[in-house]
This record gives sequence, structure tokens and C-alpha cells, in this order.
Amino acid sequence: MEHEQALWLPFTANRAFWKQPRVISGARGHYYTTADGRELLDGFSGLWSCGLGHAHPGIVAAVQQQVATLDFSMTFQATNDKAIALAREVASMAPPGLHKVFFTNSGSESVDTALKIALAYHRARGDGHRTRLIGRERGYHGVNLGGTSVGGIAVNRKAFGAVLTPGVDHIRHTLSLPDMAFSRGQPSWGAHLADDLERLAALHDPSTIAAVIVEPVAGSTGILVPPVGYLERLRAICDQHGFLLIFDEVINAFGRLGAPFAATRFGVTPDLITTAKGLTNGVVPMGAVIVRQDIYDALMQGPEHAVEFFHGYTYSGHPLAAAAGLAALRAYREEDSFARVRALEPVFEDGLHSLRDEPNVVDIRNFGLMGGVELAPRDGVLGVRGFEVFLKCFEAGVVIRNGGDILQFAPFFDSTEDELARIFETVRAALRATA
Ligand SMILES: Cc1ncc(COP(=O)(O)O)c(CNc2cccc(C(=O)O)c2)c1O
Repeated sequence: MEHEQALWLPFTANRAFWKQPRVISGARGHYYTTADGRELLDGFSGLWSCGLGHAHPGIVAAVQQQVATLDFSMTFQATNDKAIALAREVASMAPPGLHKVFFTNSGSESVDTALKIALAYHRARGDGHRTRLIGRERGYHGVNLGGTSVGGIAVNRKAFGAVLTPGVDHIRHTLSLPDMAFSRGQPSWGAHLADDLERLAALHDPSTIAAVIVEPVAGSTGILVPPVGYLERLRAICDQHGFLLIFDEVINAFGRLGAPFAATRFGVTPDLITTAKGLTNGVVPMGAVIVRQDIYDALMQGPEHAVEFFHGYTYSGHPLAAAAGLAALRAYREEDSFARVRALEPVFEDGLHSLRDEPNVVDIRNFGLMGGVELAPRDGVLGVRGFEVFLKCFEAGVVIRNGGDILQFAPFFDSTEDELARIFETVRAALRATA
């Protein structure tokens, strides 16, 4: 058939894919069904996004109802009832003071929205010279130009050097091997690594820095867990110099860490939080930026008839996404998902660390239901072994993720111990087969 291979897949080895396509055609609960009829256990909750499982009945019903009632209505100068209700619910879950919610369509859009809010905030207060944005090495903040600029993963940046925002710098990342190797949860050592922000404050002068953005627990780069005390130190330095602190919680929020937010779990309150994924259980694309009330208030300037913040998306607060979000938050409450994650966390941790002595395992990192197993590259060529293990697991009926040579795990919030055991035994066999 003509154009059979028209699709260009994102973040994919496209040539290898089209030689051996992996096509999912159905999903229910914790399992995918492939186009050729195989059943696969999803060990990654979609892409960190579907903690409640696939085809969740409450979300399916809400989306079906909504699409037949109000499919879409204008979002500028007017909105819909579901967006108002979802914003109210998200604000009610958020850390103290973060009362305003700006909807987007993805994590990347949430990040770029948060960065623009930060710049606009300082400008509105007469601090327009605060234009520099600080990211962190190995950070992932999506693929729009702002997020790519503050991101700290070289392969995500190298092709785009010409358009990356020049006013960006990065603090060092928080992994120190072998000192921290095989830490279970937060490394006990490393709070002082946050002091690198003081180095950048001295280099650029604090008066030029608008905001710092970090993933509390970094995901894409291979699960980097903040050392004990690190986030508190970052918060204190930002307070001292007037930097806004942005937690990018696209992965962390809505249960992945056994709490509404990483901010809740760690007891550190940022000034803005970016989210997506679990907000709607991945069913309808949506993101949200949760903002401290006085940041919003500072932007509410000018004549009453005038737009205060020239930013937003056609689908900001889309009714279908908002209906999915309301159903997802309801399910988190009704199924006590966050407590279930906390109860599952030690079982997940033990299973993950049971791989410690398998071939080529050089580190294991975990927090909440985020897990990473770092492998030694094959013959020094990055990513080959990780991809081989992913393929072996896929062929054995288990879907995990490999970011380069780091295997990533994100089980469902209601995973059974048997499912976890199957995942880890499948990985164990794949590690031995690719030794
Ligand atoms: C912290 C963070 N910020 C922004 C984004 C971008 O979100 P969107 O993709 O919706 O624009 C993300 C997304 N993170 C993400 C997406 C897909 C795969 C993986 C992986 O770790 O394999 C991670 C993320 O993890």
C-alpha cells in the first residue's frame, strides 16, 4: 500500500523500527495487545503517564460523555465548565500558595509556559533585567525551544545549537558514582551539590537570574534521585537571591512518587510546578502549570479590558482533556492511589535491586515507582546494550524502556507483586542473554 511507512516516529530508531515494527492496537488494565495479536505486560505505564492502567472505566465513561456533550469551545476570553472544575481541583491538591492553574497540551508546553511566566513576572515587577534561566545538567524539560535550552542532555541539544536560548546556564547534576552507587531511594550524601547554584549566581550576578528549573526526581536521563537535603538547599539559595524555583513534575506529579506532587513528598515548595502525563492518566494530552498566587497577581496589571499575559494555546483547558483530568483525579482519590504507591515502593525497590549482580549492571536507582538500572555500554558503544535488552523484553512479552544504556521502569500504581516479579525476571533473563 502506498505511504505505508509515512509515519515518522518521535525519539525512535526509525530505520530499525520499520525493519521490525512494534505496533500496539489495544490496551486494557496493565496489558497491551499488539496488531499481530500478542499480549504485552506494560512495565512503563505508557510513557510514565498511565499509572491507573489502560482503559480505566471511569475515565473512558467521562471522555465518552464529554465528547458527546461539549467537544470544544473557545478558550480565549471564554472557557468551559470542566476546565474551571479541574483547575479548582488541581489547586486544592497543590502545595500552599500555589493557587493558579494555566493549562497546556503537553509537558513541553508546560515548561515553556512556566519559563515565560517567570520572565514576565520579573518584568512586571520592574526586574526586567532578570532574564537568565538556569537548568541542570542531564535535565529533561521537553522539546520546545525553552525546554531544550534549559535541558541538559547533549543529544537533545546538539542539532539545535543555533536556536537555543543564549541566556541559559546549568548547575551540575546530582549523580556521583561510585560514591552513590546502588543507593536505595535518596542518596544520603550530596546536599552540598546544590551550592553549585551559588557559583552561577556569582558568575552571572544574582540580579540577572530569573528562575531555576529542576526535575525533583529526574526521569528521562535515567532516574537521578535528589540527595537528602538537596532540594531544601536549592530552595534556600533561590530565596536568598530572589530566583523563582520551578519544579518540573511532568513525571513526578499525580502519584508517581506516592504523593500529589514531589513537592509534597519532599516537603519543599517551589514557586511554579509544571505537570502533564498523570494529570489525565495519559488518556487525552494535557499539561498544567501551577503558579503561586502572587506571581499571577503581579501580572494582573494594566487596563481591565486588556489581556495581561500574551500567551496560551488554542486547546488550553480543552473540555475533553479536562473531563479526563477530573476522572483521573477522582480515581486517584477513590482508589487511594498515592497510598498504594507508597505501599508498593519497597517491593518495587527490592525487585529492582535484586538485579544488582546481573551482568553489566553498574548502578541501580529508584524513588517512588521510578526505577533505573544502569548498564555498562557494549564495547564502549553507547545505547546498544540498552536497546538489546529492551528488544529481548519486548519479544518476551514485557515492555520496559531504555534511555541509552539505562533501563527505566514505571509500574502501574496498582501493579501486583506477581507482575513486578515477571518484569524483573524477564529483565534478568535479557541481561544474561546480552552479557
Ligand atoms: C520532566 C519532563 N518535562 C517535560 C517533558 C515533556 O513532556 P511532553 O513529552 O508531554 O512534551 C517530559 C516528558 N518526559 C518523557 C517523555 C517520553 C519518554 C520519556 C522517557 O523517560 O523515556 C520521558 C518530562 O519528563
